[in-house]
Amino acid sequence: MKIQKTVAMIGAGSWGTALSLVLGDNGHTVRIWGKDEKNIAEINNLHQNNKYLPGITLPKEVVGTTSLEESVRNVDFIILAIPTKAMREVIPQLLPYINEPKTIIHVSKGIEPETLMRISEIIEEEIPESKRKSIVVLSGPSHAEEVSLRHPTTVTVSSKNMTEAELVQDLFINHNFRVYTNPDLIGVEIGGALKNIIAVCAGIADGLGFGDNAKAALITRGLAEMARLGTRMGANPLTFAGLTGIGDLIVTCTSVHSRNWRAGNMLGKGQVLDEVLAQMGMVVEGIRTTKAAHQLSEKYGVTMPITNALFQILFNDQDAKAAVESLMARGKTNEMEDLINILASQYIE
Ligand SMILES: NC(=O)c1ccc[n+]([C@@H]2O[C@H](COP(=O)([O-])OP(=O)(O)OC[C@H]3O[C@@H](n4cnc5c(N)ncnc54)[C@H](O)[C@@H]3O)[C@@H](O)[C@H]2O)c1
Ligand SMILES: O=P(O)(O)OC[C@H](O)CO
Repeated sequence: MKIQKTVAMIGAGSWGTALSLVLGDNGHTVRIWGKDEKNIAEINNLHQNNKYLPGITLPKEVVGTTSLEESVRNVDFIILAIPTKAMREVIPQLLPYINEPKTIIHVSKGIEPETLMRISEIIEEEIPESKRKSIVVLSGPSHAEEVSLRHPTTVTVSSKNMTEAELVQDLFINHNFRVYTNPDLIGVEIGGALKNIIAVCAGIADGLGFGDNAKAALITRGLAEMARLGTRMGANPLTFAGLTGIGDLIVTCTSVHSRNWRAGNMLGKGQVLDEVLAQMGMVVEGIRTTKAAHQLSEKYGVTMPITNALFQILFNDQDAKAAVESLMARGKTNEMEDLINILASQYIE
């Protein structure tokens, strides 16, 4: 029997809603905040969020509000389930209502292109120490659409404070939603963010009509460049073999649920970026993260050919087919040497 908690879920999009369902199933009270009054009224009157998760009925424990003050009043945990881009806009609006140190959980997957910060670093900057106990990230292979159907799902939580991470593990874990812990905060956040880039590429490859060989190449060599950058930033290379590395790459590169894959697929079929983003209506984190990762690869002197190819397609109007041709025409590489170099890289903990 779980001890019942009260949780503020900041963000009533797909992921905030699906995670609210998990917490509601566990008997916790969730006050889910969103700006859209119609959307919130629907959650309260029909127990549904049809814009983001059509046909799903939410537990009665999930209550919607458009008031940030009401959402965070006397809660045990505050969860940020908004796009990376919205963090610096929403957090300052929350601050006046955080009256004592809280555990802040974030479930987003991105890197800020302007500062090259991970999300926990943005939160550290935006929330004064007096208002936070710890920052915990929840990440891993998990599409909202399947979580809300209560299909088996596994995720990982990480934090600088692993006692707090274990509390978050207890908060979420149930027989459909298995939560692991991993102390490698950098690796968990970097894996979750960078896999979005590779998923956009996988969508482009499918849009161009390529097959499973190309997908397998993108997943495997994409993982190598994620690990190459991640380890240079201080991550443990083993994290990339786990749920927030290869696990999340598999789910995002192979699923029609993926917003990143879908955006890439439209690009591969010839649509232009602005048109694709307008059509999506949901966050595609891989686009801004490509900008960030491209800069990080230069900052750390790490070779990231797939990320670079996507950067050229997205921001320098390179033709997608020509980008694939240049990737395939690169100089020869010894795969084993590359993998050994990743393992021997800058892991410092
Ligand atoms: N959808 C998933 O399956 C899933 C799974 C794991 C992680 N994530 C991550 O969770 C984060 C949120 O993704 P999502 O899929 O829920 O996105 P979404 O587009 O479905 O919903 C985003 C929500 O944030 C709100 N929002 C956006 N900008 C805002 C702003 N400036 N101020 C206030 N509210 C704002 C939107 O109104 C919407 O309610 C992303 O970082 C994503 O990578 C998503
Ligand atoms: O739908 P996507 O591409 O944003 O991916 C969602 C999750 O990150 C999958 O784990």
